[in-house]
Formats: sequence, C-alpha cells, structure tokens
Amino acid sequence: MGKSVNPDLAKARSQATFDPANLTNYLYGGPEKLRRKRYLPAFVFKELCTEMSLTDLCLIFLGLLTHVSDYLGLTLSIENMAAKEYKEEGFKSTDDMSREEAYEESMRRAVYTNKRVLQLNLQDQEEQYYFREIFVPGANPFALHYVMFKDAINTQGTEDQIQKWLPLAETYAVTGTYAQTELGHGTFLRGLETTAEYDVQREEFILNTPTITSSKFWPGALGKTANVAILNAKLITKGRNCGMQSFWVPLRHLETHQPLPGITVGDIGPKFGYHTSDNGFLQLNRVRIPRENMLMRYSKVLQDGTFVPPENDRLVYVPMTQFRFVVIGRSGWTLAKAVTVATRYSAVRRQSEITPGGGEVQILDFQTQQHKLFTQIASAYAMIIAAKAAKDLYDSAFSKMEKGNLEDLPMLHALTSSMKAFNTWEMATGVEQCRMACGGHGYLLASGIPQMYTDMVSACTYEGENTVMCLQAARFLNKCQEAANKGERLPQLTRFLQTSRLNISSSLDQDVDLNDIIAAYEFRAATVISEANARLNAGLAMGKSQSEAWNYASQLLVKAALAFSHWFTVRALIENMRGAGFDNSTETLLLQLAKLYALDGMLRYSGDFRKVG
Ligand SMILES: CCCCCCCC/C=C\CCCCCCCCC/C=C/C(=O)SCCNC(=O)CCNC(=O)[C@H](O)C(C)(C)COP(=O)(O)OP(=O)(O)OC[C@H]1O[C@@H](n2cnc3c(N)ncnc32)[C@H](O)[C@@H]1OP(=O)(O)O
Ligand SMILES: Cc1cc2nc3c(=O)[nH]c(=O)nc-3n(C[C@H](O)[C@H](O)[C@H](O)COP(=O)(O)OP(=O)(O)OC[C@H]3O[C@@H](n4cnc5c(N)ncnc54)[C@H](O)[C@@H]3O)c2cc1C
Repeated sequence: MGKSVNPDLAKARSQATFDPANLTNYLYGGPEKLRRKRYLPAFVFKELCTEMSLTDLCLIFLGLLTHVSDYLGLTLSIENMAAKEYKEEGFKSTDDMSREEAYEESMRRAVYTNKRVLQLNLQDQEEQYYFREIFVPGANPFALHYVMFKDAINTQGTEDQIQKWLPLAETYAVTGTYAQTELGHGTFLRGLETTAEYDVQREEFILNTPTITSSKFWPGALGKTANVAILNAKLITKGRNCGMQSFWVPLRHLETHQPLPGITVGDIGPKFGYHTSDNGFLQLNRVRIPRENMLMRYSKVLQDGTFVPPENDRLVYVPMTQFRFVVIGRSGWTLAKAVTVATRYSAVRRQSEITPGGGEVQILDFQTQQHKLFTQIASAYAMIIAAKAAKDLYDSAFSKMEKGNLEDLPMLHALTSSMKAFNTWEMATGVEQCRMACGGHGYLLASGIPQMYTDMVSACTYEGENTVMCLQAARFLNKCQEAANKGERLPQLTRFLQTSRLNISSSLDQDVDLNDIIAAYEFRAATVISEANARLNAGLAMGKSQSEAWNYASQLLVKAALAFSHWFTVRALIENMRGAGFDNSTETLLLQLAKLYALDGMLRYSGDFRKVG
C-alpha cells in the first residue's frame, strides 16, 4: 500500500501537539485491545488476498478505511488509493445494487464471517463486531441474532433453556430475531395484541395474531434470514391476561427454510436506510409451541396453567435495556467515523482564498469549518466516554440484579433511556453536519457518510422512540424531585437535585474553571427538572388528573431528561479526562476539547443557561 500521503494531510499531522498513540490506546481500552483491533483487519486483509476476488478485496479495503479511520487521534495516509482503484476497476459496491442483490451480498459476507469467527474462536463480542464490520460495513442481516436474540436467551431463559438454545445460536444451527413490535404498536407494549394462550390439555401455547394490527412488523431478519424468533406476546392462562412474556418460536423449517404451518412471513419493503437488513412482518395463525418454549427465568407457567409472576414485571424488558447500552456506545463511534472522514477531507480539500491572491487554502483553515468539525470531534469523545461511564454504572447494577437486588433497576432504566435518546439525537445531528461540511463530496455515497447517517439515524426510533425514552427517564427524575422536595434520601445519581448551587468562581476575563462548568450543567439540570416538576404540580393544582397533568408538562419533562443526560456527559468527559493519566500535552488538549464541548453546549442551549444565570 506504499502510496504517498497527501502533503497537506502529512503537514497537518506533523503539527499534532500530542502523541496519538496514547489517545488511541485509551479509546480502545489499552494497548492489547488496540493491538487486537489492528490485528483483525490486517489478518482479514491478508487472508482475503487469497480467499476472495479482487472486487471483494477492494470493498474490504474500503471497509478497512472507514474502520481504521475510527482512531480519532490517528489517521492513515491511504486517502485516495482505494477510492481510485475502486472506481477504475469498477468494483461493485452495494451502493450500485438492487435491495435484493445488496442483501444477498451482505448475507454472503456475513455467513463468511460467521464461519471465520467460529474457526478463529473469537470469543470477545467487541472483537467479533470489529471483525464483522470490516466485511459487512452496512447493516448486517445477522445483527439481531448477534445481539438481542442471544441476549434475550441469556437474560430471560432458565439455565436449562440457555444450555439448550444458546449453543444452537452460537453455532448458527438456528438464526434468530427479536420479534416484539407490531404493526399497531411499537412503543406502547401493554397494547401488544399477539396472544399466547395456554392449552392445559396438551401443555402447549397457542400463538395467534388475531388482527392485522397485531402482525409483528419491523423485526430485523424476519423477512428472510431468521428461522427462530424470541417473540413477545400477551400470555393468557386460566382465562387471565398475565402480560407480555417471551417465547422461543420456530418460524421456518431448518432444512428447507420454508415458513412452518400457520406462519406467514415476509419483508416489509424498502426503507430510508438499513437496506441490507431484511426487516419483516409475521402473522401467526394458532401456532402451537410446547410449554417449555416460554422463557421462564423470571416468570413461569406450571403444567396445570398456574402463572408464577416475576419478582418484578419489568425484568422482561432487560434485553431492551441491554441493547440500549450498545446503541449508546455505537452512536459515539458512528460520529467518530463521520468526523474523521470529514476532518481528513477538510485537510486535503483546497477551496477559495482567505487572503486575496494568497492562493486557495485548506478548508480546515476557515474558522467556520473548524467550528463545524471541532465541536463534533469533541462531541464524539464526549459520547464515547460518557457511554463508558454509563456502562460502568450498568455493570455494577446488573451484577446486583443477578443476585436478586433490583434496587438500581429504576435508575438503570432512566439512565439507559435518557442517554440512548441524547446520544442518538446528538449523533444524527453531528453526522449530518459532518456530511454537509464535505460539500458536494459529502453527498456521494462513496464518502461513506450518507450510509452512516441513514443506517444509524434509525437508532433514534428503534429500541424505544427517543421522545418516549426521555419521558421514561423523566418518570424517575420527577420521583426524585418529589423526594427532594420532601427532604428524603435520593439515589446517588440524582443527589445533585438537593445539593446543586450556582457558586461560579470564573469571571469572563479568565479561562473558565472546569469545576464551574460541571456546576453550571448540574445546576441547569436541577433547575429544568425542578421546573418540569413544578409544571406537573401546577397541572394537578388546576384539577387535571395525574395522566393529564403529565401530558401537560411533557415537553418540559423531555427537556429535563435531556438536561440530565447532558450533565452526565459533561461530568463524565471532564472527570475521565482529568483522571486518565495522560501525559501533560495530551491532557491539556483533551481538557481544551472538553471545554469546547461544554461551552458549545451552553451556546446551543443558551436559553437554559441564561435563565439559571
Ligand atoms: C465499539 C465496539 C462496540 C461493540 C458492540 C458489539 C455489538 C454491536 C452490534 C451491533 C451494533 C449495531 C447494530 C444495530 C442493529 C440494530 C437493529 C435494531 C434492533 C431494534 C430492536 C427493537 O427496536 S426491539 C423493540 C424496542 N421497543 C421498545 O423499546 C418499546 C418501548 N416501549 C416500552 O419500553 C414501554 O412501552 C414503555 C416503557 C414506554 C411504557 O411501558 P408501560 O408498561 O406503559 O410502562 P409505564 O407505565 O410507562 O411504566 C411502568 C413502570 O415500569 C418501568 N419500566 C418501563 N420500562 C422499563 C425497563 N425497560 N426497565 C426497567 N423499568 C422499566 C417504568 O419506569 C415504570 O416504573 P415506575 O415509574 O412506575 O416506577
Ligand atoms: C430500523 C429499525 C429496526 C427495528 N428493528 C426492530 C426489531 O428488530 N424488533 C422489534 O421488535 N422492533 C424493531 N423496530 C421497531 C421499533 O422498536 C419501533 O419502531 C419503535 O419502538 C417505535 O414504535 P413505533 O414505530 O410504533 O412508533 P410510535 O410509538 O407510534 O411513535 C410515533 C410517534 O408517537 C410518539 N409517541 C408514542 N407514544 C408516546 C407517548 N407515550 N408520549 C409521547 N409521544 C408518544 C412518538 O414520540 C413518535 O413521535 C425497528 C424499527 C426500525 C426503524
């Protein structure tokens, strides 16, 4: 690959005031993880030289390009090589394919990676993800299988069920999906209509989608790929509705892949993005499954039809909470990719003059271009680091939950809900800003940015539509505010509602103090949460019911959840940058980046910050 590096890019890199290696090691969890992450693409690349056609080689190389450009602090000088050969050789990319062809191409690659992951015994989920992403840069037809299908088995299945089903999933003896959403309901889970009626005579469940709106609609891999679903349905036993439960439901014959009796499945058609994911629909016409097919870790149906309820009926939601963490992390990395592509482009693109007659400059020299990109570099770091901080909280809470201690579940739900909404909205805005910063070339699919946007913007909708997720978090925050109003003890994460004060020491003529920044965001969050609570109580005082008052305050409640997430992100960014043990030059730069992120946020939400003084 010994192509020369664009001189503008080489010059820009030579001016770095820090060592990118320190930063890259930090972002990827240390030198060993980074070594493995770099080894995998190189391994794939070498292997592919023998295994696949030149076409694939170049496509993979492009995948590698976007992949290695993940390293925020480090970029490799391979800017036009792949693109040049890519065009000259006319390598087919899925960009030029029909949806059918693109799905088949992605399926071919995904099956290849599934085999290789097993042969190479890649156990670590992140390594599996990195390996797969190089081959299948877009939506992977097996995404649901890799994540939600297996997570649901692991978190909702009994030990026996895990022993029975997980090996089938790990070896691809079955390919799964997670089928919850229906044509009529995606958000309001209590409105799901699919039924699972227990037949005590035959000790079986009869699964039925009684109406057109009860058809399962949207699940990934349902259209063609999956032959089993973890399907959520309303359990009815002894004439009683026992709420949403999860079931292992065979969909297609394991040999012929044809739909089983009573099953109607198909693809829901073209989408805004995610073209290589076969999101589908499913109708069940009184399909019978054995009693043992209900995932019974938390709730059970005994042979005689007796329903044994879970200790907490929200535990059935754990797979969604788990996947929200994946989405929170992926949002930061998606923005990282987009801003790396846009920044590298801005170093090599010369356009217009700053000084008349002085010659065309790198567009990175325009202050407006720097503002567009540096704020997004800062945002990507903030999201990635906040996701790590949130995951640490999740891991400690989840280990308590596995021992039966559910006290942190409400906080966990609020944190995952609000951070998933905050990160995906910030990512969507940021990726689009990066795309537009590349001018016409940002509109080319070959830039890679349009697909990043159209694939990942769906994360604002799936795994809980963002507005609804903010309202979910606001339930928890409002409860905490009510407790604070009564002087009661609060969960650690929301104690700032009782302690936050605005004693800012910084003055306008000096460099802002980082502790003042955290205090300002904390005070803003406390004020917005308190205002939302006051509006809710004002609604009640006007004689509205609890639900009407909730709706009356809901726009402020959404703002409260986002202000909480913004505070969590700024605090995580600053505290982790200060505590990460970087050398002075790197720490100085990162704290500068943290200030840029926080001050840009104050400008974007200046109404909130002005209001709280
Ligand atoms: C860098 C390397 C990274 C490596 C990563 C490796 C893997 C990466 C692989 C791939 C990444 C990218 C690939 C992307 C592929 C993605 C494909 C898309 C997949 C999408 C799947 C889906 O969309 S599944 C369907 C999701 N659907 C939802 O989320 C539905 C949302 N609705 C709800 O959850 C409920 O309806 C709602 C909570 C909104 C309301 O329910 P309701 O019963 O009405 O409850 P409510 O009265 O509001 O509250 C009752 C009570 O319950 C509490 N509660 C609610 N939910 C939860 C929960 N989940 N957990 C805990 N508690 C919950 C709620 O707080 C209330 O409590 P109280 O307030 O009353 O105390
Ligand atoms: C790419 C993609 C992949 C998906 N994959 C899967 C999958 O694999 N498995 C699966 O089960 N599902 C999947 N889904 C479905 C997804 O989970 C739902 O689309 C999502 O939960 C939103 O539900 P909905 O589509 O019914 O939208 P709705 O809930 O109808 O939302 C429409 C509007 O109504 C508003 N709204 C709804 N409820 C409220 C409320 N209480 N308060 C205020 N406003 C409200 C929303 O904010 C939104 O603006 C996928 C969706 C997409 C786009």
